[in-house]
Amino acid sequence: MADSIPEFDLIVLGAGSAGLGLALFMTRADMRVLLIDRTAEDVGGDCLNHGCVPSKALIHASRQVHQARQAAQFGLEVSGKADMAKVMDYVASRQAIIRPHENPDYLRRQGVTVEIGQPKFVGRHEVEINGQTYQGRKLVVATGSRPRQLAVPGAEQVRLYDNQHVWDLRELPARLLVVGGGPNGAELGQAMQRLGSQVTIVQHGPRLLPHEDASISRVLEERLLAEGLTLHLNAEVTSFSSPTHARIKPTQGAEFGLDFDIGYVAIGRQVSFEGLELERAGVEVDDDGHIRLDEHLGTSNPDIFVAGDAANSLKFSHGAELHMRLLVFNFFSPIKKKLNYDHFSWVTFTDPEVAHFGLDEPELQKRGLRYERWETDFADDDRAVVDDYQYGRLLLFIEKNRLPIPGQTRRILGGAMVAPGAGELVQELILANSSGLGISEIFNKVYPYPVGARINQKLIVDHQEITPLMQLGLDVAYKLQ
Ligand SMILES: Cc1cc2nc3c(=O)[nH]c(=O)nc-3n(C[C@H](O)[C@H](O)[C@H](O)COP(=O)(O)OP(=O)(O)OC[C@H]3O[C@@H](n4cnc5c(N)ncnc54)[C@H](O)[C@@H]3O)c2cc1C
Ligand SMILES: NC(=O)c1ccc[n+]([C@@H]2O[C@H](COP(=O)([O-])OP(=O)(O)OC[C@H]3O[C@@H](n4cnc5c(N)ncnc54)[C@H](O)[C@@H]3O)[C@@H](O)[C@H]2O)c1
Repeated sequence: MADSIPEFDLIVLGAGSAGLGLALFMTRADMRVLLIDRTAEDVGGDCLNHGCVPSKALIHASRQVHQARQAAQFGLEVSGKADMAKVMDYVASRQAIIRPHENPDYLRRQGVTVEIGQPKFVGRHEVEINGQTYQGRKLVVATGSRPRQLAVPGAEQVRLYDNQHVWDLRELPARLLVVGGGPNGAELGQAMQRLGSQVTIVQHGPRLLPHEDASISRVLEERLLAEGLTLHLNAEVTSFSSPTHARIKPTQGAEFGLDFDIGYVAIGRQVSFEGLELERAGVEVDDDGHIRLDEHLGTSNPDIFVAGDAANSLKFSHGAELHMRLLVFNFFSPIKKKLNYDHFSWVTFTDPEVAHFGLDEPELQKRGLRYERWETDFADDDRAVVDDYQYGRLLLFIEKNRLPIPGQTRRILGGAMVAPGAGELVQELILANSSGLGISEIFNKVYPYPVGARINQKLIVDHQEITPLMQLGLDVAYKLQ
């Protein structure tokens, strides 16, 4: 019977950012690939259906509304609230543009075998779906993650949304309670405030975006407060006493009540491998339900790997891309690359955007690396002056060499920026960081005036020291001419 089982070079479970990329690349490399997802509508994963794409389209719509209001200072008055149904139609229309390249029919036309249903492992290389068993030489679990639920008393009576269903809203809530102040809560909270809701964010920790340096988060917090959001930091929702009333407990101080209309839960993600029967494939899971992984994204079964959110490390669409590239390299190379986030970057698409790249300060300290912390606000940056974002902030961690030898490279080990368009402005810093270029490459550039990226050079120029020895050399050289 065994020879009647269809055989594939690769079986991928989950057709999100990680699974799609892997399946398409491996098919182009002439491998036989089987890609599995639960429903046809799920293909594209969270990024297309419930995450990056709809959230960024919502942010775009809210920015238009916000900018229209900002024009009041030039005498152009606009009033009223946004039409939520039209906003969500716009969101859906953006997804519809991408979906033709992320659906089963398209993938089949590219040569990928696609099966829709609930898969389970039935052996070390075998997966069963819809009553049929398939065998894979290698298999990848790319089943993503799902939103963590807010488990507090009374939650069942509240209109609580998360990123799975918030895109179904057709009416703007007058008062929105956002629980969680990570990238998801901050992005959506600001967008809804700009559309006309009164938004309150309740965040566990002492600041928004806890993965950022405190100086960077503070700028964002100030901007959100200026736009009228209410922030309760170091606080948590302890219960709901009615469908529109939450009890909130600050770490210090007395519990208080908050009235709202709907809630948005953005308290992180959890992975789940329910129904996959990983044990039948010899894939070990730890006590927290996470697959035990080695540094190559390999599991306890040498032919089964994990990619994307399912790996339970940094959860980004381009994190899934990093995993996919690593796996593809290792599938074909006798020398195996290890997973490495040293040059990883991300952007939170609030306004101002928050960009983050390379090693942050806790990591530099943990590794005992020698570095200097260079930072500046944008008060004296001409582009920030004319475009009204002098509140921006840039932070760089610069390698500190042991001996001050003139001309030696000082690498940019990491950094962050908060400013409008920060995600684009830091791209040259990310290139320098990821390709080992030094600050002199930024220093030596001549930037068109007044591009926003000149701030990168300004921070470096501000730290250029002329030592007494260099001064002496300059004096001699000048007099010799
Ligand atoms: C609101 C929000 C905004 C975001 N914005 C950004 C952003 O701007 N930039 C960014 O880089 N990242 C962003 N992310 C993160 C990004 O969406 C995820 O990191 C990315 O989608 C992970 O890709 P993945 O392939 O691992 O998982 P997913 O995209 O979730 O795909 C997993 C797939 O597996 C399928 N699946 C699950 N279980 C099974 C099963 N048992 N059998 C078969 N198939 C299964 C699912 O149906 C799904 O299609 C955002 C996330 C959220 C929540
Ligand atoms: N622009 C982007 O790239 C982008 C945007 C949105 C989401 N994402 C990704 O999606 C994933 C989910 O985002 P997220 O913001 O939900 O997750 P997160 O884990 O990054 O942040 C969740 C936040 O909620 C807080 N929190 C947890 N429990 C809480 C509680 N009970 N009450 C109040 N606060 C609580 C945490 O302190 C944390 O700051 C993340 O991995 C993120 O990287 C990325």
